[in-house]
Amino acid sequence: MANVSRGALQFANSDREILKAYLPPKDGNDEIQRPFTTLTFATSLDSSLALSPGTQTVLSGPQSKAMTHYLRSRYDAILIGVGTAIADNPSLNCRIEGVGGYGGNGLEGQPRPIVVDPYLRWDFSRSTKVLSLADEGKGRAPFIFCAKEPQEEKVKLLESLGGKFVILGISDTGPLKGRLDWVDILQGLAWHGIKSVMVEGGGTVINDLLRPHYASLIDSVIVTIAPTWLGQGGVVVSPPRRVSAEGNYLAAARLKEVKWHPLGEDVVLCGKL
Ligand SMILES: NC(=O)C1=CN([C@@H]2O[C@H](COP(=O)(O)OP(=O)(O)OC[C@H]3O[C@@H](n4cnc5c(N)ncnc54)[C@H](O)[C@@H]3O)[C@@H](O)[C@H]2O)C=CC1
Ligand SMILES: Nc1nc(O)c(N)c(N[C@@H]2O[C@H](COP(=O)(O)O)[C@@H](O)[C@H]2O)n1
Repeated sequence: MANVSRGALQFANSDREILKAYLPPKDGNDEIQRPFTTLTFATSLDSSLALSPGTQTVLSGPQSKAMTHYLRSRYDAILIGVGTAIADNPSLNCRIEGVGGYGGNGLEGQPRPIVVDPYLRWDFSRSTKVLSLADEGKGRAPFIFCAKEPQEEKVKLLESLGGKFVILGISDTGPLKGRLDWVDILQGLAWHGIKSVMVEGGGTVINDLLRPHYASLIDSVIVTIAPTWLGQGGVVVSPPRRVSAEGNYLAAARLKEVKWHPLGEDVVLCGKL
């Protein structure tokens, strides 16, 4: 095939069409309180994201992987928890043919990686994948959302590549004790000019955001389901169930406006909360 950059992925126009209703508007409003937010991850038939918390597990086949990269080109930012940053050493860039670094101009189409790391557990260096890709002009350097003052040397490294630390207040009482509130995280993203964010994981982050308390923050959900059971002990997507006023158990969450779309051996499920 002519004019295709080495290693770049392709995602068919016909498959793009099915996702349209679940993606951020192309001409978003500048005056936003929070970004358009999509939860998107790959899961097994037993709702596992990975074989164990510290393990990266390939679930998506080639076509759904290309879909994830197409999604990455449609969002301003891609967010993960620090557990994923440590376990996966991910690239968090977009490798679709035609985006910046893969045949396109500058960094056009490359999302901003966001890592939620309140206590600065992620010990990154210039050779950490996401930073080295930023260095090579194949992705953006991350913004790290934290709750404590970072080391000067880490600030310098991150800022030299175009990234930054964003310090937010942490709750010291109530159900959010020791955690960052997602309302603050999303407002912080909007404040830093991010109008759309795709949240990839991991389990802790997705289970948190699927709680009814945060449903109004989520605009869409796009899940790749792979035809495999990972078995017990994995990182499972299973938010806490609800209890009615009468004390009966209720489903934690259910999608509406649902579409199922087969992609290779996987199926992609799109919906709204
Ligand atoms: N199949 C898939 O699509 C994906 C799979 N994964 C897998 O998930 C696993 C990692 O998942 P987890 O261990 O659950 O880690 P995680 O990536 O969800 O990160 C959890 C950590 O992030 C921080 N955090 C998240 N939300 C916070 C909040 N509101 N306030 C304060 N801190 C917060 C905390 O330090 C917490 O311990 C890895 O094995 C990875 O490979 C991750 C992303 C996508
Ligand atoms: N879509 C999807 N399918 C899988 O099978 C996965 N394991 C993941 N994981 C997520 O993608 C990140 C890795 O991205 P790079 O290829 O390194 O850019 C990983 O950290 C998870 O967030 N996703």
